[in-house]
Amino acid sequence: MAEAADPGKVKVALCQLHVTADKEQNIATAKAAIEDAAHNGAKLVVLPEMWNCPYSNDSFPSYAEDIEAGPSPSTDMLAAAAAAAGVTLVGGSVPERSVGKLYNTCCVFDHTGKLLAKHRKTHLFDIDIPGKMTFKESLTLTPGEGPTVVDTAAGRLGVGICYDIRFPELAMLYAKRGVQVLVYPGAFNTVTGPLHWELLARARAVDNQCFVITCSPARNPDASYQAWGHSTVVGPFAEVLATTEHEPTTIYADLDFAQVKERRANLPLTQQKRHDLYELVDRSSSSSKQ
Ligand SMILES: O=C([O-])CC(=O)C(=O)O
Repeated sequence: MAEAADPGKVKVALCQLHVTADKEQNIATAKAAIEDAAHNGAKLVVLPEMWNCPYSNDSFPSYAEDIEAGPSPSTDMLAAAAAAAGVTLVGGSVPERSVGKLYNTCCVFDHTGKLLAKHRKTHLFDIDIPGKMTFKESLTLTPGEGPTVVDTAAGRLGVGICYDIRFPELAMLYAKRGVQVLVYPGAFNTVTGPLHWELLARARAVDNQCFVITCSPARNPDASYQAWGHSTVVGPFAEVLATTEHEPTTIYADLDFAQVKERRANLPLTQQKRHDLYELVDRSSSSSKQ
């Protein structure tokens, strides 16, 4: 893959949305947040995981949309909002129905509203911490089949969804393909979030010397799943550039892409790897548009 273009400086907005059981209201909330972010000068806008429905296996099937065949009110709104606002939009994720299966899917749009890529959550969130947090996405969802690298006006993005951030190999594979920004719409929870959320974002940043963006829904006290919130932007030296607590808000950061080059030059880890001792094997085909 050719080297990624340098987009200079890009203002990013992370919309930590209040998600309810009312899909229409969620769509209206997201639309308003995108407009607001663009109004405040953002050129890259990121939404959270499962922003159009409650995070629960009971909800995924009934809120799911067929993104390709339609009707898809959620992603149609995203395309229109990206075009109206003139922004690159990483549209968080929504439950996607496709050929009888359900996926947790993130759509990326350009500033004209064109769908550039679709990432389906590759590692499903199946965990069991007895008495604290048990969730099994695989009861309803199917994992995606590949990584997603997408060239946008706001840099080369590598997309993961939430639990995907726990797998360093995926991020390494993205870095190997020249990704400048790892973007993870996510919804950690009040059990795993406090210790792991920022740690994982900073770890992926320090390993791969790139920006890492994690965007969560706000915590809704009425929801069965209590999202951690704390949407965060991390720079290529693992520094936190912007973060927040768990209330609905939009946070902003200026991504200076020269920093990615600079940090990779300061610490030339890629050239210093001991390929005689170990190797990352990429078994996926090139960037996927599933
Ligand atoms: O929701 C997810 O996919 C991931 C999550 O909360 C965790 O890993 O703790």
